[in-house]
Amino acid sequence: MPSTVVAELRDITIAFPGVKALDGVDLVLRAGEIHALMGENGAGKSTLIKALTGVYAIDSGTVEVGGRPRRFSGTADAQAAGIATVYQEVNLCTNLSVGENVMLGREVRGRLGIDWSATHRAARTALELLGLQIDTRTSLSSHSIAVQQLIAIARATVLESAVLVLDEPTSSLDRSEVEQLFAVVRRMRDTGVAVLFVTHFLDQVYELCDRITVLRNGRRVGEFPTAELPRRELVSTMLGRELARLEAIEDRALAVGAADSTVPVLRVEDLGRKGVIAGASLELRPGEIVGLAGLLGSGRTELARLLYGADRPDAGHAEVHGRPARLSSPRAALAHRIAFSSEDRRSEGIIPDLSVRENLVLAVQAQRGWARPLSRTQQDAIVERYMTSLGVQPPMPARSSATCRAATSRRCSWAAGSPRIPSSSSWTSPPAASTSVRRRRSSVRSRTSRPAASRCCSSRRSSRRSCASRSASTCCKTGISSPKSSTRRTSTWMTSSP
Ligand SMILES: Nc1ncnc2c1ncn2[C@@H]1O[C@H](COP(=O)(O)OP(=O)(O)OP(=O)(O)O)[C@@H](O)[C@H]1O
Repeated sequence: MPSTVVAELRDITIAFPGVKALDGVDLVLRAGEIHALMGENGAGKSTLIKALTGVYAIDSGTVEVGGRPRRFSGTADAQAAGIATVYQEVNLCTNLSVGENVMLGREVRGRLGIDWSATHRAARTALELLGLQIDTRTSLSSHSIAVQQLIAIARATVLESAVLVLDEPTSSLDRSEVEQLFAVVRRMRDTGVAVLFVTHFLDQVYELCDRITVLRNGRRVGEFPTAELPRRELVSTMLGRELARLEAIEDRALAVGAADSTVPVLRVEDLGRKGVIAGASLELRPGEIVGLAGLLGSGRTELARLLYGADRPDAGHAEVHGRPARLSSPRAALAHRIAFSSEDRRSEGIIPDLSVRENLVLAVQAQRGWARPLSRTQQDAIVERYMTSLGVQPPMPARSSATCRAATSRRCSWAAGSPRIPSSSSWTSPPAASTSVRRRRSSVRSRTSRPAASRCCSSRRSSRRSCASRSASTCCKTGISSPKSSTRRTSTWMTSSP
């Protein structure tokens, strides 16, 4: 028997300046089903979720929930219509207790106001129905992200939501936490809720979901029962490439992997660092992608940092192309053409007060040293190569070679191999740099020293007051966060990135 349609989006179109994020997309969510939304980066998944949850107004198309046409004016509107959302970063109140969060807006009222005992009892019941034994009087912040997500789902049951949207909920969970989340989601499904699950993990789709909608370049490619869409076909549908071509790529990779006679590009044996990671060994052959798997805290990041010399190994040895190599610093690793993309890319992978262009040429300039500045033509060639490989237009005007050269002074030199990747806090207190960088920084500072909110509202006194009074809130015009700590970074991006 076909399940009841709970929510239906038809012919949804949403455009941003210069890009049609969604172009006539359909999505149907049914009661008692877990529905996966799949697609490559930029396919339009987040935009579609935001259309469903009232974050974005749609340009055209229709949204029906419970058989009634809806035009959401905001997230509260969508929530009132029965749509609950659980994000990767939990959006509950960390300063309140578990019970208060579960029951927020649905507190049990007595003759003298809120009956807290009854409220906590109701919260406990909601949690227990999902198999969760949690003391409802403990603070939400005392629980892990995984538990907080489960609490957010319990809240959805209290709100009697008909649709539960899970947006990349498992990205920061370990395996046992994922199992616990899935058990709770299955219980929700069994009570008749329609679940929309967005993830990049194919295994999880095949483990949990009944149906899959695939998006590509803002369009719906199709809707498939999971059991009828083999994994390889799902990948080719997402990528828009023929299965045969993908298989040829896979065969080539397998052939390379099978050629055991190939000398590994990188081989480490018993590589370790006292108190951080015990000896780990691995081999990486040409053309291979090797995954490091393990639970949170098992040492994956630590091993990656040792391979790049970001932390100095104190045991084991390494070989590059069969020759002994000392990976004692990023400089040494880069000399062996080993690069590192950090887990925390925002604080370790880029330098936010430099432009996109400067960030791109930085490592090359730093390797050459300050005495051999890159010419504008060389910078252009580097930028074009990177941007083309990323499929992005190179938008940045050239900086003077002096700026680039100065940028590679102490503060940035780790990118090309100073002994340590600095902690994120060290970004905020730049050491002395050459005159051109100092001059530029002071101009950036003078443009950004006021909080973003007060800057944007400077022409309207009343708005300025209201913005400034909402510490840690969002500026009414620009949408920029106003707390002082974040202002400079955000604004610097705006002023220095063309
Ligand atoms: N606020 C925005 N302003 C301008 N363009 C946007 C905005 N949000 C999304 N886009 C663009 O719309 C397209 C779809 O983006 P969307 O974030 O929905 O994709 P996605 O499938 O969720 O990708 P990911 O898996 O990386 O989150 C992309 O080209 C993106 O650059």
